[in-house]
Amino acid sequence: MISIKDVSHRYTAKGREETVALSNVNLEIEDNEFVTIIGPSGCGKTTLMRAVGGLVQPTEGEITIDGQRVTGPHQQAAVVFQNFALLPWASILDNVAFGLELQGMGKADRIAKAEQYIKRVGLSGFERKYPRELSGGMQQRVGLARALAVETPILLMDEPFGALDQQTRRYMQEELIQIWEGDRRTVIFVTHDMEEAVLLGDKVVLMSARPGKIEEVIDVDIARPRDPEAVERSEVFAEKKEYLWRRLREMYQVTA
Ligand SMILES: Nc1ncnc2c1ncn2[C@@H]1O[C@H](COP(=O)(O)OP(=O)(O)OP(=O)(O)O)[C@@H](O)[C@H]1O
Repeated sequence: MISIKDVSHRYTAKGREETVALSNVNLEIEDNEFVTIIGPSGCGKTTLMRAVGGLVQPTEGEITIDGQRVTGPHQQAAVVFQNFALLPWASILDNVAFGLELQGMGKADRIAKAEQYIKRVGLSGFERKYPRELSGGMQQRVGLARALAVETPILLMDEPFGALDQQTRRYMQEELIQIWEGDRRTVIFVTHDMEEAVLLGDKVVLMSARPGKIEEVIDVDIARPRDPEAVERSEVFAEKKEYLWRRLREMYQVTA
């Protein structure tokens, strides 16, 4: 379980006013839960996710994973970035195997594991290609395979589909649901998209800006396995989306 207790974070840069990115955030995330985070730009979504990964040290409060306090980068989480963050000079196979090499895995094992995850994201046959030879959607599948391959219990996804066109994004959402339902991990998924938040999440965490805090945690009581098309036609999906939109609109009216 991930436990976020009274976490606040202030960024201080010389000669600049300090920014309160997070204020008194409390949240518990169960093992294998899929949590989406949504909120206005600058409300601290990325900061919260980075804090769980140990990449940001909160100025107050604490985060624990299975009771262990997070004090720096750790092996419990892998990250999928919006801009894919692939190594341009390395093949798809090497990109996916890279994290395994850092873990100290031997060559034959890491090639086998990388091939297994490349297959899982539907990219078999592209192992020897380079990132520039792939479309954006395919590059992000590589990013996903790389994060899955290290087999961490937690996946941190920071607007992973934000740079993709609408159809590709939709396709990737379907694939992610399928992959995750077959191979559950704890997922924290940051998004700007209300439909994406509801379609994917077991819970939607709604944050507000200035200072960044949690407004509400909304349970998405839609059964799994989820068939995205059926979900989108359902009443509960429409209700949750409408509710989120109303809450976000209220926030924009306050901050605009
Ligand atoms: N390294 C930093 N130094 C100073 N301020 C920062 C830094 N990183 C983020 N901030 C500020 O902290 C606040 C929260 O940023 P954060 O990126 O966590 O928000 P976000 O909700 O992910 O934003 P977005 O939706 O635009 O990606 C913002 O006001 C941002 O400008």
